[in-house]
Amino acid sequence: MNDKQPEVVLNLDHITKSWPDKAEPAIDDLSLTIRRGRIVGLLGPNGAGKTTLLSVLMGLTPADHGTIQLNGQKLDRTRQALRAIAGLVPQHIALYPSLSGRENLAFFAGLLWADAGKRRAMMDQGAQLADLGENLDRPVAHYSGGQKRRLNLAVGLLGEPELLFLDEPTVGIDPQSRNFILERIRQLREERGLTVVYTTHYMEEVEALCDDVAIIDRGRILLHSELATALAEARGVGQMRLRLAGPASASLLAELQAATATLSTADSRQLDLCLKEAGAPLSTLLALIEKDGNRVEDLRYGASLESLFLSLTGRALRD
Ligand SMILES: Nc1ncnc2c1ncn2[C@@H]1O[C@H](COP(=O)(O)OP(=O)(O)OP(=O)(O)O)[C@@H](O)[C@H]1O
Repeated sequence: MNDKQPEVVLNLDHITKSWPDKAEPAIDDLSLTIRRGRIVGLLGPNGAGKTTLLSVLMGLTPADHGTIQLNGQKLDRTRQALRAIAGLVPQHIALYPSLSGRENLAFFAGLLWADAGKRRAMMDQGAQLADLGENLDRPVAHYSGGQKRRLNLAVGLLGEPELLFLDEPTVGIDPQSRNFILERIRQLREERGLTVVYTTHYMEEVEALCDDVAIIDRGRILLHSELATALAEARGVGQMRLRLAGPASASLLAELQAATATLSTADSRQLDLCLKEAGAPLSTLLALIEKDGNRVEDLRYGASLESLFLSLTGRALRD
């Protein structure tokens, strides 16, 4: 890692993206910073907008609004500067099934490196990382889900990225392969100082792997903090502190009071809520706040990451 480079690698500023024929935007005025050398878990249920966000970042689809800065420099719509230093491991396996693992590595390394020596070195590194043994020379069509995922990861690393985007890289694989992938990612960060954005809907992966967590739902970031902070705050079950952009109206306070067990206010903008046992989901509270023309600036929550997610979104992570 270059110490002279800014601490914030990526700065996403008010990104919005709608797909045609969809009533709601897939990404809704989303702002997020990614710090260098961190593994950031982007945690959200199916349809939350994780893949769309990575596609916008990599320039695979344009954003409707908003800007992205890489190392303090604004990116143009092609995202060329980002693509030059980033690797994407897509959610859907992007390999040629009729080619062997080795042939896939050779094909993708050939697209990236003109120098034959470098190409060979990167292929060897990829083969080592995927750890496929004799299967390396068998067609990918015969691989298990875990073997395909491992090769998919190795291909994503062939360009020696500084920044790695992983889109649900462990979906549908056995626990052993999952551990293998998590272990490799940890190792890459240790050895190369890689910055990783890891999308998942598995809470336990975030807890096991990530330094920071950003919870995404309906295209919005509901919480972004260091994992340790999120977990430490999770200890006082059912407690939530909201900081509003503007003073809460009397009618809003009454509605929030009705929706939660207790409500106290340090000042007209800071609200401490204790949820009822069954719990009004945070999405309900946010809707009340929005309806009142107000907005949440900051949110601290006390619960496990699992119940934290439930309360933030009103839904379970797993369908
Ligand atoms: N190419 C597309 N065309 C139209 N709508 C899309 C497209 N890609 C995603 N969407 C929609 O955008 C929303 C967000 O989807 P996205 O795939 O980004 O979420 P996700 O968090 O990655 O979910 P998953 O875990 O299921 O992949 C969904 O409503 C989805 O149907």
